[in-house]
Amino acid sequence: MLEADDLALERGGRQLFSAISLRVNAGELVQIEGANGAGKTSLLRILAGLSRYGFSGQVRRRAPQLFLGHHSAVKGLLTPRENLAWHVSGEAGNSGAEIDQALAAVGLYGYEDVPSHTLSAGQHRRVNLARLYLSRAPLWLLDEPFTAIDRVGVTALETRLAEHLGEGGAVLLTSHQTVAVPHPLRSLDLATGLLT
Ligand SMILES: Nc1ncnc2c1ncn2[C@@H]1O[C@H](COP(=O)(O)OP(=O)(O)OP(=O)(O)O)[C@@H](O)[C@H]1O
Repeated sequence: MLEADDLALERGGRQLFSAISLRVNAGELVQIEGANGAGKTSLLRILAGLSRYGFSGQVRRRAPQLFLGHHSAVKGLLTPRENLAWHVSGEAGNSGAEIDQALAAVGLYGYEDVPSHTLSAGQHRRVNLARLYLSRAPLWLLDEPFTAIDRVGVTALETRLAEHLGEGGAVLLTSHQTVAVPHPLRSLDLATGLLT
């Protein structure tokens, strides 16, 4: 679903990474690993097509994608329901009932109509994660999806990832934590470029 060859990125006079090549196939999860500042977010944005300059190498995406950034794209003045309606209007076009089901799936039942700025950090993140229950894109690129999520939420997210992989989807994510899914899982070490 996604192929990248010989990617390299220099920022502020520093070589963040080089010689990064990878393939992500249907049913596979690839975790990008590296220290703080190693360039994981930068790489994910390049793979998503969100950074067009300043890097070398080639990226080919062969399927529609969903990109969820580390910095939440949830508007504080809008409610969770309104935020999701806005996001899906340009993508899957889900119904109001589907949006409410997605919010319930991430534990936000009862919070559908409050201004999002009144939510906790973890609840704020969950509004974003609700998009994983609405998107029809086969290729998911997720930047630190577990950040600020409690243990029950982590398990629910792993279950959702497993469902997606079981349906033939693919996931590429950055995370500092071990991800538990019963599917092929590979790690890309940014420091060495090794995919294991
Ligand atoms: N727009 C930018 N201009 C200049 N430097 C940048 C820019 N974006 C990122 N950087 C720098 O690139 C480096 C890598 O950042 P990046 O966010 O990709 O790292 P990361 O591996 O995701 O880190 P973390 O684990 O802390 O989230 C950092 O040193 C950062 O300051």
